[in-house]
Amino acid sequence: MSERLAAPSNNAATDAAGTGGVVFELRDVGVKLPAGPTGRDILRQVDVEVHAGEIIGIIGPSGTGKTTLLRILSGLLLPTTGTSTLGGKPVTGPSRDAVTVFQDYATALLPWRTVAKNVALPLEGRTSKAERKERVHRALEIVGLAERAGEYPWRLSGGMQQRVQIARALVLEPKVLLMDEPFGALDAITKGALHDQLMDVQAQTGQTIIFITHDVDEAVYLADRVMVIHGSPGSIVHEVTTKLPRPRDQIATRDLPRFHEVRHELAEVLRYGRPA
Ligand SMILES: Nc1ncnc2c1ncn2[C@@H]1O[C@H](COP(=O)(O)OP(=O)(O)OP(=O)(O)O)[C@@H](O)[C@H]1O
Repeated sequence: MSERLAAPSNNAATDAAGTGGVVFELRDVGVKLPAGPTGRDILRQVDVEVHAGEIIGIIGPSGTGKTTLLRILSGLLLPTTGTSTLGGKPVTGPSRDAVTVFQDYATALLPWRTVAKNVALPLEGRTSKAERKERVHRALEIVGLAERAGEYPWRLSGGMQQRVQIARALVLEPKVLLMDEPFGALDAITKGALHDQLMDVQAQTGQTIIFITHDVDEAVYLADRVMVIHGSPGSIVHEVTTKLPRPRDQIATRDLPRFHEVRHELAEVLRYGRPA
């Protein structure tokens, strides 16, 4: 079963992020790049509503504007038209409430700093040393790397390095984790392990997670809702609520008829730009 986007909420101004209310609300967002009269329309009429604690997957063909949408959500880019709010407040720039994890963990981590010092980086100058130590330890525990705190990132596997990057985002205790193809560079087994770890993190922290992927199976396995961006300019042409039970299981969940149904529906939309 599929459904269109939820109707606009009229209580976004009072629903704070993290209370089960609306976290992100994009209304009629359009983006032209580069900014100015020579710009090209990249996104058009994008309406998105994300609720606290949801895991949202974004998929779509290459160049349709997925990263651009994530940049709008992170506040790194402002919409040309329309509005974007986080926790009911207009997004005017990057915020510690919505932190991005990138695909390229190797260049995201500083090789001359230990794992703990990499994770501590966003807190430097902002907290006492004692608080920093405590928060870094907690973030590393959540991703299962507390015992590797004193090592250098280049001595860890790719999957572990990506977990360090996730810990560095978690240390800020953001309301939303934005992830741009976070597992794209990893092998299938490491990817599967990280999927489950990410869902454990989400179950522990209640965080809202919005991720981009090119992998339909990954989107269905992880997400509560999957949005498809298509076209040029890109817009959200379809949305599916996965309705798969949690906790998910790499074998049992992927064997469910519902998993296959959702995957089929998304594959059709990716091919035709709409359900066949
Ligand atoms: N700063 C910019 N100036 C001009 N055009 C840009 C800029 N950033 C992105 N674009 C264009 O916007 C379009 C969408 O790019 P975006 O990276 O958002 O797509 P995507 O769906 O994430 O692609 P992919 O799946 O290949 O990563 C592309 O055509 C790209 O060339």
